[in-house]
Amino acid sequence: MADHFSNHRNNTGGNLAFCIDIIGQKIRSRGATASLPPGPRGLPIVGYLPFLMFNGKNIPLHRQFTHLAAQYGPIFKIRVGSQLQVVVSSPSLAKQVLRDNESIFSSRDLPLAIRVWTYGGLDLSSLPMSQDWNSMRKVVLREVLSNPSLDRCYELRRSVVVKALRELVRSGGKPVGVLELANKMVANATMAMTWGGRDDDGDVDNEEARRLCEEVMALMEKPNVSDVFPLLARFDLQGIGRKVAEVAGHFDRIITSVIQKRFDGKGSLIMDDGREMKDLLQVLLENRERSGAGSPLASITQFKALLLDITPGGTGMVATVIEWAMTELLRCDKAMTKVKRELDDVVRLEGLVEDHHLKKLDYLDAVVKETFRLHLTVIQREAVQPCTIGGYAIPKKAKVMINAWAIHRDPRLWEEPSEFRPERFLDNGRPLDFVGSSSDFVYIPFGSGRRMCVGFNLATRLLKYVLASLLHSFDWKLPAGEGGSTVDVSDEFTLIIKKKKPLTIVPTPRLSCSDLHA
Ligand code: HEM
Repeated sequence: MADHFSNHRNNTGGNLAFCIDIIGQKIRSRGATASLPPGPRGLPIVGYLPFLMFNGKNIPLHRQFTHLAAQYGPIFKIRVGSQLQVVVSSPSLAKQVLRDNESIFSSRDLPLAIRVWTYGGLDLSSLPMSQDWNSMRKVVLREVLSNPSLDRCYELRRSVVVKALRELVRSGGKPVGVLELANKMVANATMAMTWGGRDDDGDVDNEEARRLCEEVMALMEKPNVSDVFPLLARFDLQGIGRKVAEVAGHFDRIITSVIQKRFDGKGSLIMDDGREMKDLLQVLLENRERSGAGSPLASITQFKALLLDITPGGTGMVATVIEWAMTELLRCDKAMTKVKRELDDVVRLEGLVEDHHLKKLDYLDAVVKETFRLHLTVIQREAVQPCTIGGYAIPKKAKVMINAWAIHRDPRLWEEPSEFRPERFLDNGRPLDFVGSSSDFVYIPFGSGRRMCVGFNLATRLLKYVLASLLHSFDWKLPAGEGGSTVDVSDEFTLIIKKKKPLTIVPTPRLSCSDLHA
């Protein structure tokens, strides 16, 4: 079976299109002054906004961008309110943005809701590239979210996941909303790892913290007029900034009290079976203490902003991908059978999935990668100075969007791109990892370069652990009357690409081990 990579290289039509694209870029770059990329005309003041919002067919943004790219080419511009947006949809242009000019596209446009939530844009994702950003990123990558650190807090996430599995057993085969379940498992596991809190006996009211995170995510997903007309931001016409500030105030009280308890020596490390487990907060605090006053984390507000990158961070994204993976597996019997057979071989029916099994689950890994390929989103950067991309001028402050969704479904790059075929990640002489540059920017689920996602390690480990646990512990069926091919796959664009209609399925326990029936 041809893999996507050799397909990418052998596809003559695709290569021809790329050559034409590159020759075009070269010719344009010889011109004296580069012009702005082509693009549809909009209306005065509002630009192209009404066409994006009220197109009569409710087409989500990533799909509209893909249609526009078919018309105007792999780089086009649109004006949305007072903002110039440039959308790129080819690996070579993604490389120019994410790698060749990474110091120019090193910033992100900050929507009002995110600015308010992150103490004015102090978290890693919002900060411009700077010495402080660099030091914090290193701490997060090398210490907080490194593999050894995630190993040390395994028991914390395990206890949450096992508890949720037991609750599902007790629920006696009632239909379950997968996104809701995954959100709860992922958010509780992330909070447990971050500050050791547990639903029942922890230092923190995790239920309340989770509710607040969901509330703020819902506010962030709302289109906000302040973001397309920054001059209007101070009036906060829809009241989104005010509502986020309220939720942020409650959440701030929770994390301030967690941190204060640690400073006071209370609520410290979790001891279990005589073993010491370090949660991620403890790792951060130890680093802060070691680095002293010179550390960017010396400021308590900065410290709290960094915590927000982890909890809630990308937890919503992880849960959404779990829902997509379940959806695809229910639509594809062959893949479902294969993934379950692998789980039976590696984990065996006597026990639950454990962290150490994950490395041996190659097919599950391919299922996750294929789900990322099909259902991921748009990567957003901002130009901090003018530059040229693909031979076109990109002005300072232009918002550049890389339509990863379109690249991941480009028929010139992927064989039968709309098909869910995890095998494409296995039949490959050179398996793709999650780092965009190693795939020539054909596959970029976590972005690339110095601003690539710092949470990819946590995200992939947690995602695989929760998904494998759900698949191994239960058989999942659609409610009576629904067949696999009828599962709805329509999507919508919010901050991420979500399933439009939530997936509801019925679990039947398949393991008899005591862990599940305790
Ligand atoms: C399925 C899960 C996830 C996906 C698909 C994802 C994807 C991404 C993408 C595409 C970017 C932008 C990269 C770029 O601009 O090149 C990003 C940035 C980021 N992600 Fe994730 N992410 C996920 C989970 C997480 C988690 C769990 C965390 C936290 C623990 C996290 C923390 C961050 C941070 C802090 C940044 C900004 C990094 C910087 O600018 O230096 N993400 N993520």
